[in-house]
Amino acid sequence: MHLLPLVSTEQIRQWDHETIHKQGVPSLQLMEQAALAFVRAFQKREVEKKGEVWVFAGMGNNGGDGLAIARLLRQCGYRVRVWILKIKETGSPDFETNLARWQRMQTTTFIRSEEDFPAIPDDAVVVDALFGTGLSRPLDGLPAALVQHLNAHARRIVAVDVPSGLLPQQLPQSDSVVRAHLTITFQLPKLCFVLQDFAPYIGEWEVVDIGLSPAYLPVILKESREYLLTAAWARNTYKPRERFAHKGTYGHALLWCGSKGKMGAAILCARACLRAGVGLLTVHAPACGYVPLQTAVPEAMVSVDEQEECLSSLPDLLPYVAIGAGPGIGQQEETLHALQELLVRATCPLVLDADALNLIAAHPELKKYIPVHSILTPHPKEFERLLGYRWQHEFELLDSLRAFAKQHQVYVILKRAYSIIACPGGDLFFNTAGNAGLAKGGSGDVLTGIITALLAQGYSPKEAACLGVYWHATAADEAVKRQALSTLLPTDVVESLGAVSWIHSHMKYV
Ligand SMILES: NC(=O)C1=CN([C@@H]2O[C@H](COP(=O)(O)OP(=O)(O)OC[C@H]3O[C@@H](n4cnc5c(N)ncnc54)[C@H](OP(=O)(O)O)[C@@H]3O)[C@@H](O)[C@H]2O)[C@@H](O)CC1
Ligand SMILES: [K+]
Repeated sequence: MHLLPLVSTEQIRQWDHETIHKQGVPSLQLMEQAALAFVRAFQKREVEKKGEVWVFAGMGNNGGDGLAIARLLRQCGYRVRVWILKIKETGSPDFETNLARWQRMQTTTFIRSEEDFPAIPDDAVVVDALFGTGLSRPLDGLPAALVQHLNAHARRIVAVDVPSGLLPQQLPQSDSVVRAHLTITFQLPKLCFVLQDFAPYIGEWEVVDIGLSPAYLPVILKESREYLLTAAWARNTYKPRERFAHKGTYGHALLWCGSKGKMGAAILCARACLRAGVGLLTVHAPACGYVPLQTAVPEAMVSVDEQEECLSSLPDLLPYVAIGAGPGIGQQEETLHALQELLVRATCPLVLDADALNLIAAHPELKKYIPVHSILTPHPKEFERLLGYRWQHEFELLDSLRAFAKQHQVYVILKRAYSIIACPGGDLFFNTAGNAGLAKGGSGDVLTGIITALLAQGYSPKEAACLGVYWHATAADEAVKRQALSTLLPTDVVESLGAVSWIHSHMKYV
């Protein structure tokens, strides 16, 4: 297990309610725990205490959190000022209690109109505690104007739980949502945190445990259809090498890739496949690839195509338990026919990438031949070609991914920052590991090699797709410790596959 569900605000409010009413934890105590967890995370990030911390609080429980945070930060030695957006006579009970506690230590300033908006010093860190998950409609009037004021003048904003004005189930309306630099959120990440349309508002984000009752977590897990991949999950899923293993234990994979001028893709893919643990590897490549492959990847066997420059045929498919196809193949007519034959004849799930996907997109009649539970690894443009239309926003993208995976009974990996894996049953897995160094030609070839290797070793297609994405991304994070983002090469990612920290507990023989 150890997957993190990505929740809706409704789910988290329900969990909050269960903890208070069924487990008997007073709401005020929960607020104190939330504030403490926030402050611990804040202290690690905002070490500098030169400037003041300006807390802007609403009058609901998010504002109550803000006041408790203000008090705890003051006790930690920060210089703190509090501003309260006064839009009603009395706030929530826990807000009022925390207001009284704060006012015993220091005064507050109330904002009743735009004239009360303060000029924010450059070195102040703003804590945004105006509205949290209780927001029921987009902001307007004075609250919206205050949000715009903060966005325009605050140099650094740290949001409590969610940026104020954000409705996590709706696309953000740009001018009345806080644009946080950091969001410290409670208990579980919200689905919108992994969606690109929300990124400018959420900034970096961190989840803190506020002590909601673990007894309710299974209910959340059961309801969820969206999950975040984690190191704990990867560690649990990874199968350690067995002491009495031999090369046959870990499968024989076939990579069907390369063409003149693109043999590098085949080489990267093959190297990644071997590093990711396959027992035996054969690369079927055009004749021009024979010498480069034998030289650059001596561990792999090479099956030579009849054509000199592009793929036009298949080897006997019987020996192979997993097949990766597409990197560097080009879109020649001969290759198209051979691809169709591959789709029809393969008896195991395929990993389909790059020009294999482009050929299928250009010849949609091929879709029906894709073996069930194959793994498709399009980047957004390739997925758009496969779909035949462009999604308007992220929620539509999620729907499209789910629908495509279900219709064709395949796994779709949408490759991007925060890659998404869509499963035929409707589940979505999100990966937030990795870095912009992966934005370079060859990265996708490496991913195809890793996933093919995992399939060959007996991982299920779902495990192979998710673990492959996570391993690729964390290897890039490892590799970038010795490189700059701009200098990172896919080769470095391959070389770092064995260095990722989550794998290390499994490095020894069992
Ligand atoms: N979940 C957890 O586990 C825990 C959650 N905690 C915290 O509680 C937060 C949720 O608190 P919450 O429910 O009190 O709601 P919150 O976001 O403060 O706002 C409500 C206020 O806003 C108002 N309002 C609404 N829409 C509006 C609009 N468009 N324009 C103007 N006003 C609007 C609304 O007024 P109403 O509409 O009801 O008249 C009400 O006064 C959560 O994010 C987290 O920080 C922790 O303390 C402990 C554990
Ligand atoms: K907030």
